[in-house]
Amino acid sequence: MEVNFYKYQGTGNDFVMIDNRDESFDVRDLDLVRKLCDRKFGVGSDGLIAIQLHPDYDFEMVYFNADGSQSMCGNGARCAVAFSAFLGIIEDKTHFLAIDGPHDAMLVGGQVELLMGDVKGIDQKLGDFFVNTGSPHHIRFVEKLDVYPVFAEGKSVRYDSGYAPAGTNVNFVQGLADDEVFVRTYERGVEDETLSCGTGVTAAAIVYGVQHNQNSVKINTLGGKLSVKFNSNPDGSFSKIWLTGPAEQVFSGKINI
Ligand SMILES: N[C@@H](CCC[C@H](N)C(=O)O)C(=O)O
Repeated sequence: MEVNFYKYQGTGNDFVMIDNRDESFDVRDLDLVRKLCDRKFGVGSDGLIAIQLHPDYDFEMVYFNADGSQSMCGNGARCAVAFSAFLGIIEDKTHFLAIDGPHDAMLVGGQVELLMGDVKGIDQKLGDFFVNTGSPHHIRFVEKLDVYPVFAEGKSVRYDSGYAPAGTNVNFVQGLADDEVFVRTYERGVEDETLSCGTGVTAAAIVYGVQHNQNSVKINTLGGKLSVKFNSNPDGSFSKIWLTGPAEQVFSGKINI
């Protein structure tokens, strides 16, 4: 079969994007999703996003990890907003639906500002921290993150029995200043380190920001720079969480698969 696609990246987290307003792409065909994401036999990406029509929203983002599993994707959502603007579905503001609920977003000078879902709080887990930002994220603070064994340590925490059966994404965080961190992430569903993870850096920024009394944190990833700002609430929850960063179209094409 022939599939028309676009390829996007948000700080190096890369996605096959499908304009599925006509529902010609069967989102139940997980073998097809996996094949398209395969870096040797398909287009190659960390995930796949289908943009679909929804009666109550500008669009619905249907996200899959490269292995066909589903969760919320922050970088993918930023790319979905840029793609929807490219398709003419939205202008510079949008209200859309993702797997974790409704989101607002704005396109501002080449950056996409995305309102994340509220976060219930920060938990302690396996001697580190855990935050759910629409996807589950383990947060560990380390030194010398540039040479840290992210794949080996990430895989070990991801498959720890304390997170079974769903597993978790694992973020390693090094503080650079009171309001700046370097983050590397092992992603569940990709089963590898990715160059950036939007829900992961959001979780890292919240934990680090609370520790350093900041509500705005600059993020460095291997794939580029992001920023996160948030409100801390008296009950330990967090709201008005904005994730901001670039989202770019890389190429488009047709694949016979
Ligand atoms: N890359 C994403 C996170 C995608 C979901 C995650 N792998 C999971 O399964 O929990 C992001 O930018 O947030």
